[in-house]
Amino acid sequence: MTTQEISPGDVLLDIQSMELRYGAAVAVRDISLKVKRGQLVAVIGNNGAGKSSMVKGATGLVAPSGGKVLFRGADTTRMSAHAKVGQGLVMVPEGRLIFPDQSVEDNLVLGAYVHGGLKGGRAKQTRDKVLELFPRLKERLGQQAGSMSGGEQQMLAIARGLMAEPQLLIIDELSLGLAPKIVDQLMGVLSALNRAGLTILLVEQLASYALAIADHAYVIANGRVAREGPSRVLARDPEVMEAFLGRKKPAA
Ligand SMILES: Nc1ncnc2c1ncn2[C@@H]1O[C@H](COP(=O)(O)OP(=O)(O)OP(=O)(O)O)[C@@H](O)[C@H]1O
Repeated sequence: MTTQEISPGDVLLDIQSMELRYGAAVAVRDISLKVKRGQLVAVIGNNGAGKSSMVKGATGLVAPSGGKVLFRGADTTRMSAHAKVGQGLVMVPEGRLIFPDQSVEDNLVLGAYVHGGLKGGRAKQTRDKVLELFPRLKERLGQQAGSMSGGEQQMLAIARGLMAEPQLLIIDELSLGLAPKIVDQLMGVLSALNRAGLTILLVEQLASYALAIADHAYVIANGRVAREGPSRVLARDPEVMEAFLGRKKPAA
């Protein structure tokens, strides 16, 4: 599913001093962040901290007003979102944005559009691998996507992202509107995908879930990086815990 042309440890995504504005409003003030091949990196932070805006700047949906976005070593700051998908930078957006009136199968085909849909044998192979990961979707290929549960729709959004054969999969707010049990299941899927070699950037408000599966994490506040480090360390940082995990002291 992922191509192996880059050696382990290479930096896939390198955001350098990003600034992003909506008119006069500054959403991202100064964010620098790296994701190395093979990592699962979490970005946590409260509502309005600038996480989604950073992702939009990284994926080309909104042009940053300052700084650089390097992907696989090349400056992609001004590259379109579509071109970036072709390079392997794929996003599962906040709110999933699946096509509710289309079938599960059609939603998957749309994920492969960047490689010419399912016409090629390679895309069919990718589809089979993706459906192995999500047997629930395999059983529902003909079902209207909008009639599935929230958890199933999130599975479909991830599966559709995988159809584009990402080098890096960015997932914005996986947990949005989902019950804790479903969030747990989906986090398990992401962890398994990462162990199988997929590089993931997980942007998540539910910090404890994200820190539990990530190698490395960034805490965003007011459009800046407030903290950065190994997830294990951040999960025990009293300030991070108090601000995001609702606890006053590190767990014993
Ligand atoms: N299209 C927009 N136009 C103007 N301001 C925006 C726009 N989108 C976001 N903002 C503002 O930018 C700031 C950062 O928002 P952003 O959505 O990036 O934060 P976030 O950390 O992802 O929060 P959430 O988890 O609630 O989405 C907020 O103050 C928000 O109101």
